This record gives sequence, C-alpha cells and structure tokens, in this order.
Amino acid sequence: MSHAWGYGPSDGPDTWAESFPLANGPRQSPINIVPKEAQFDPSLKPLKIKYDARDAKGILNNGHSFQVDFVDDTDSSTLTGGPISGTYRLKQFHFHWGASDDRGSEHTINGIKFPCELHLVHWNTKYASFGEAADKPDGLAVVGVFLKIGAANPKLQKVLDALDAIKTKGKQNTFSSFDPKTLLPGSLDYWTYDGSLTTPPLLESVTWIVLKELISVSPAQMVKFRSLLFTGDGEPVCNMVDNYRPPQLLKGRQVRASFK
Ligand SMILES: NS(=O)(=O)c1ccc(S(=O)(=O)c2ccccc2)s1
Ligand SMILES: [Zn+2]
Repeated sequence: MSHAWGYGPSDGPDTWAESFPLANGPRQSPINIVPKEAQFDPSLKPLKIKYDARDAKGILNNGHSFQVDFVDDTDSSTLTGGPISGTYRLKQFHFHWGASDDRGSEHTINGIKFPCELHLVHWNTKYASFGEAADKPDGLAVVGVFLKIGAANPKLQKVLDALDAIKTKGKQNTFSSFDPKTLLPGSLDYWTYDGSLTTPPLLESVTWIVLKELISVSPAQMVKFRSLLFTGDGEPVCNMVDNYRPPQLLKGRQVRASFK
C-alpha cells in the first residue's frame, strides 16, 4: 500500500512518523546549520563535479516537487572528492520552496530560511543501482544550494520555462541538453553532515553537502515555481508551495566545514 504523504495539515511532516518511523531516527534531515559550531576539517577534499548536459532526460511533476532526471548508466555525470569516497552518479535534481519569499528552504542557517533550496541527488556506484544504494548509510550524496531573492537567474530559466507543461501531478516531459553545473555558485565551499532523505521514506542514507554560497532567484521566478500543483488533473486545485520539511534534531551529529 503506498503511504500517502504531503505537506498539508493532515499529511504533512508532523504526521510522517505514523507511517515512516525513521522520522524520529538518529540522523534525520534537514538541520539548522550554525556556522560558528561547524568544525573546519582540513582533511575534507574539494568537491569535484563533472556533469554532461547530454545526460538530461526528462522533467516530472511527482506531486511533491518537480525533478529533472538524468541518464545514470555511465560515469558521465558524477560527484567525487569532498567528504565522500568513490564515485557518485547524478540521478536527479529538484527543489523545495515556500508560498512566500520568507520561507521554503529545508536547511536553515542560524535559523534563517531561504525562499528555495536546490537538491542534486547522487548515488554511490559501489552499489549496482540507485535502488540498491538508496537505503545504504553511504548510498546517496545530495548537494544542497540555497536560493535567495535578487536578480533574475538566467541559468534557472530553461527549467522554469518547462514547468507549464508539467503543471499537475504525474505530468512529465522530455528535458534535454541541460548541464546543472550552470546552476552552482562560483564557490564550492560547503558544510557536510550525515543525514537522510527529507521526504518519506526518510532513509538515513544521505551524505549532505550544503554549499555556503547562494545563487539568486527573482520574485517573478519564484512565482513560476508556485504555479505548479500538488494535485492531478481533475482533482481540486492545490498549489505546490511550502513543500519543505523543517529542521530536525542534530542528536549529537557533527557538522564539518570545508573552509575556515
Ligand atoms: N529532498 S531529498 O534530496 O532528501 C530527496 C528525497 C527523495 C529523493 S529521491 O526521489 O531521490 C529518493 C531516494 C531514495 C528513495 C526514494 C526516493 S531525494
Ligand atoms: Zn530535496
């Protein structure tokens, strides 16, 4: 039986533990990042990100967010270095955002919420597939990037222009020739900690790599994110907004910084 979950009052993050007991686990995400409490770790390597635009495959409204999926049957789009060992392949990227510019990110910095957060999801090729990696403690690595309100970000536009065709849950379209590295900020300085998926099944399989530098998004571009619907064709309309889980308890975890 598929466990219906969402972000509303009756199916949102406070109810998830009923069907997904991992919600109260020891390494849940997101978290509030307190830079002054993060320890600089000189052994952390620089992130090495190599994406091939030709691997972009499609774009899907999955009823919780939208995701851009990538071909992952070769090492053409990978994440290496940083806090991880070995090679992780890019599977998809997606976003979380708010109903207004004062909220929307999942991770917070000193309690500050950003209007949007980008997640680039990678899986460890020591496992045979994404599905095999998904529930392993070192199975996934997600790069998180905060978006802050400012000038329109031209790098987002191709993604945002594709949203009209996937307005409702379950809609998908082809999406090709896109290098998500163009979405990243100039600096790859990061914080890292051991965490989980921020949506059900909340698997504790994610090495989180949250970039310090933000990228911009304009108010008009945020309106485009909010034009999506949680609901499917013919269902009562529910705008896809506030699709973020709030920060979870650190439970003794250390957050490390790749920079001083
Ligand atoms: N927000 S997040 O980056 O933590 C995230 C939630 C869900 C996914 S997943 O769809 O890749 C996925 C991964 C494993 C199992 C099921 C779905 S990634
Ligand atoms: Zn996410």
